[in-house]
Amino acid sequence: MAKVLMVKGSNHYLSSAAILSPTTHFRTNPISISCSRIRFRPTTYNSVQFRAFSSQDSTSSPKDEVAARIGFLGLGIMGSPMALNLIQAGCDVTVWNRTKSKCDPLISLGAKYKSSPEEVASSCDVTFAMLADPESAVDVACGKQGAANGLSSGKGYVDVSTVDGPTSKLISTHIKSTGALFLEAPVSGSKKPAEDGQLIFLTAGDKSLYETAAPLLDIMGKSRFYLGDVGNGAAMKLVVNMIMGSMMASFSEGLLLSEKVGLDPSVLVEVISQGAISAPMYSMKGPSMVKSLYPTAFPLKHQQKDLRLALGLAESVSQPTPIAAATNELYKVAKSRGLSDDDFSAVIEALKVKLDQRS
Ligand SMILES: NC(=O)C1=CN([C@@H]2O[C@H](COP(=O)(O)OP(=O)(O)OC[C@H]3O[C@@H](n4cnc5c(N)ncnc54)[C@H](OP(=O)(O)O)[C@@H]3O)[C@@H](O)[C@H]2O)C=CC1
Ligand SMILES: O=CC(=O)O
Repeated sequence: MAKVLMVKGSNHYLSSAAILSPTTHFRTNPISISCSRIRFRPTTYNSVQFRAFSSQDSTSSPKDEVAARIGFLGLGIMGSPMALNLIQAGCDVTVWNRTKSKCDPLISLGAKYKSSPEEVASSCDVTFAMLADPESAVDVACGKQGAANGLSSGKGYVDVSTVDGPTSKLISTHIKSTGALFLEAPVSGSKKPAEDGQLIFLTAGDKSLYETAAPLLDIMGKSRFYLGDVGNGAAMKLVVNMIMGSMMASFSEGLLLSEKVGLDPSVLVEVISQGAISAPMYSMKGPSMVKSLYPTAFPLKHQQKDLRLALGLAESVSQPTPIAAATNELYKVAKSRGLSDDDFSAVIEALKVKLDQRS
């Protein structure tokens, strides 16, 4: 079915024709439902104990309403602005982070604080988790004082971390054994899209939780895909980031080669921006890469983690991915040179021949 949609651009709304699959949803305005108006009310529909709706929803019955309580676990580069957007939209947000000091700015803006994932989950209707990697995602969801201990029927857990499918399925099984619902929802889009509420959610799992959480996803993002069974969201995210990591490595080679043959790499960035291989990533990162500056938006260690997980995914279905394999080695070299916490564009440093390596 072809539909003309209003798709949100980075600074303005673009009118765009799109083929709308039944599982793809674009946000139709910046905050289509104000969070202060989101309520959860008991319902027996599909064993979900609550559903989100706007006070403008004609079917709402105020006497049954209770304010939605949203938990947020993991306040790093991505989690902090995502939680901030929920707070600024008027949501009742409770936060937790391993390093407590990262909670303080959000607490000063009205967030509540609990001292463990378990306490957050037990005091909230829907809890989001944005954690570094598979190990931390499992620990926060399933470990001692993990969120699962505070979950029960009627609650939901939405993991927006980038992990692999088997990890997501493990977390899902654990969460669902409590009676709660589970949605994996990794995001495409980096620090700035997180700040601007422009993320793309790649979701899979309990459809009723997807529908319940949709108004919240729409506050943090510009579009959302529902991809079916748990594991599909993780797989989509890993494929996207596998491509992104290789693109960045190839771009790095081009910048250095252009310079070696006497061209101005800044001009290369400009030439690329006008042609068919143009990508926002090159225009955004190129100018700072030329100056050997790598302000962190997407940490290099996370890009290498995603390549490693994507290679595991490819291995599981015997799909050759030689370019991703070579790219992964390059990011490993960059990590070994102490660049883990720099932006992933610092992978270019792994291609620079150091003076002491010349014969
Ligand atoms: N940055 C980006 O551009 C994007 C990142 N992602 C993905 O989102 C996730 C988060 O990324 P980002 O915010 O950049 O990462 P950060 O490294 O900034 O934040 C990681 C978060 O995980 C927490 N954490 C790490 N280890 C543990 C642990 N063992 N137990 C409990 N908490 C832990 C950190 O806590 P503490 O503060 O205590 O260290 C922090 O809250 C990753 O999976 C990443 O791949 C997805 C899209 C874009
Ligand atoms: O995972 C990183 C991103 O930019 O997306």
